Amino acid sequence: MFDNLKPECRAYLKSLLLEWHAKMKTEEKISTNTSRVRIVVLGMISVGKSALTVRYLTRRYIGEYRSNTDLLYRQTVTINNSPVEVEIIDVSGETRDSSFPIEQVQWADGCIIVYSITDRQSFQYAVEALENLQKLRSVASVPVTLLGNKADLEHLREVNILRRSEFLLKVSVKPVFVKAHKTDYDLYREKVNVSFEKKKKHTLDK
Ligand SMILES: Nc1nc2c(ncn2[C@@H]2O[C@H](COP(=O)(O)OP(=O)(O)OP(=O)(O)O)[C@@H](O)[C@H]2O)c(=O)[nH]1
Repeated sequence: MFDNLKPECRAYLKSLLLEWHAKMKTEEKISTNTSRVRIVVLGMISVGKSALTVRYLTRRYIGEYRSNTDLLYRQTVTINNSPVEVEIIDVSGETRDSSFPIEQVQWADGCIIVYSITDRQSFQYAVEALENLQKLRSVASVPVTLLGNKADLEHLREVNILRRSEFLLKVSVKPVFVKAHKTDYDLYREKVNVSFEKKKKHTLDK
């Protein structure tokens, strides 16, 4: 069809076609792979995983969420002016002896580990979760946040930040403190956004 064109015109049209093709491929990658982000929330029973997640998704605080099964939340949110489907799996913490949720961690683009500052065991659980995560995937490769929830209950504090575990220092993970029952969802949102950006960059780099 381009046979009658001069060679320089043909070359120009070809370069336009190649450019268009590359652009389409990039857009296809963005639409199929990067408009979704998956977050796994880990932590012992009753530390406030559901309260924080529901607070982030609905801006509301809902007190009772006892559940002994994993909960999957799916919602479209706006990140950098674009709609992004956020999937959050809130892994049932049950007891300290629960096995580590390998599948859920491998599925996720970001990980939020929650403990309660009023429960020493929950902190230990969180550190162990981080250690297990490190064995499975490097903490540097998956965005991880450690949230010390129930910071409003300072008078009941059992976890002393000054005695932070050696392991946390080694992997440079510092707990940040939140109060799910106040309006603390900024850190949660920040983590979801960072996980999305990292996933997007990783997909485009491939
Ligand atoms: N004071 C206070 N209570 C909180 C806070 N966050 C959660 N709670 C309470 O802690 C309890 C447990 O909260 P959930 O959100 O159900 O905890 P969870 O980790 O999802 O628990 P499971 O789903 O059973 O593993 C509830 O009674 C919440 O109201 C907080 O920041 N401050």
